Amino acid sequence: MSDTLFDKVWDSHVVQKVEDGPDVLFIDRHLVHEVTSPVAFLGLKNRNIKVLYPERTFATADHNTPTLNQHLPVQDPLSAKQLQALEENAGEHGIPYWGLGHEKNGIVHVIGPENGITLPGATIVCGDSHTSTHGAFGAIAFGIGTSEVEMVLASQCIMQPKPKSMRITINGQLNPAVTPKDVALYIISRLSTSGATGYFVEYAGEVFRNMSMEGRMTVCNLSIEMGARGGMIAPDDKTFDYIKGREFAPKGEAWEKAMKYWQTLRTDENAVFDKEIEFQGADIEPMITYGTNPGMGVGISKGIPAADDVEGGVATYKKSLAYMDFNEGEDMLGKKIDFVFLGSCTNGRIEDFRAFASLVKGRKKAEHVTAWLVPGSHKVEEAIAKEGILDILEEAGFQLREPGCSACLAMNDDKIPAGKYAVSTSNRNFEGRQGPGARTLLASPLVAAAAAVTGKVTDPRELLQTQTA
Ligand SMILES: CC(C)[C@H](C(=O)O)[C@@H](O)C(=O)O
Ligand code: SF4
Repeated sequence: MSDTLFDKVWDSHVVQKVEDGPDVLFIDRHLVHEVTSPVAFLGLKNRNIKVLYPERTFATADHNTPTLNQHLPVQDPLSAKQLQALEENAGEHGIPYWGLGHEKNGIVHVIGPENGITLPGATIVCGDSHTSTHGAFGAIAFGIGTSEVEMVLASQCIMQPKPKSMRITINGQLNPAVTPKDVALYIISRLSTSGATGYFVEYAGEVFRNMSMEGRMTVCNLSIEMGARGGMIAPDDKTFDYIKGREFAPKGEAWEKAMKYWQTLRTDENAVFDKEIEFQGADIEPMITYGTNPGMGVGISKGIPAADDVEGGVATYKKSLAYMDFNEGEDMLGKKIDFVFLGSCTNGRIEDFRAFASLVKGRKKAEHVTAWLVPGSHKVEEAIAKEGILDILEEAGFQLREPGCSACLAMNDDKIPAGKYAVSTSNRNFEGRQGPGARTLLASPLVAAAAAVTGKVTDPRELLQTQTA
């Protein structure tokens, strides 16, 4: 019998099958943050239940933490309360807690892989939609709601109907200025934000095989933005090299045993998917969004499509452009921007900072641009300094902030002012996402860097061609 990678991992975690109902799945790893956990812990308290496997549970503070002066008490009373609740709950149940200032602190989807918590063939959940990120390692990882967080804390299991399967294959070569973010934004622009609803996606083909682990995380992270339950990529030597030696990864004999299993984690040749989609790597340009959902993206050299040329309602489309103060048919290139945000669980890893630095090196930040560069974790922050990237950034007039979700959802003070335009490496451009009235243009770290030094939407291919040595 031929199985998909997804089938193999899913089937090996089914504890019980409910006839015509959801499967009961065992969960290997549960990640917890301050926003979606307080009510779940309260539920346990009310029922006098302890966390079943605290050693499979990891807690971090990220969503509403400040990105300046983290050594000082958090000013916002609601944020301070949520952070305190998480610390107390973790303490009471014996869960590792990586709060503000802790060396392992960072965005939940950045610290999982970084510390060897995210492993191939594992089931991973978190009360957070971008849990799909961890699928980059060949794990089944998906976001859950707060009542499910409570269920997993109490039982280490979850009830889930098995999703349908989709494979997205991209072969060929990418232009050097086309990054994993562009690949993901391209797929979403082609499939729409609901194109993968009800499916779990496997990404296959040369383009993903050639991607670094960081790049694969970016792609899997964005799976959720086309409606998918999650996305995954078969583990290979790159995956194993990335994991080896990390703190929570298996060691010695356990490593050898795990490797034997992990090497079986790939889709069998004759396995059948419910849906197959194919694109060509050479067709993908650096991307940018012009509207208020991540599917409203175009190749950066293209204009804003006419309402009649897009699927979906004309009225919603026009409303979206009105929010952005853009018009049908306008070029994206040359549009003036005010803010740049480099960070988030989509593009807040070391490779993203390397890419940004490679373009701003020897150039200067445009004077009217405010740039918030926010590492995804303390480990990323450390690597930025150690690799000399910090010097490049500072030389070009940028300042580095402290880790957290920051302007990705603006739950802290990092809010883009109303009416301003931000080129952002995050994952959502919804109305008000980065602050009330803020206008978001989603893009890659290279496009963000090009905008940061020119002050307008600029094709990074142009600047890379004229790069000073
Ligand atoms: C706060 C949390 C529930 C939310 C999510 O689930 O995605 C957040 O991380 C986001 O990106 O919007
Ligand atoms: S960085 Fe953004 S998308 Fe990721 S978990 Fe935080 S708020 Fe959600």
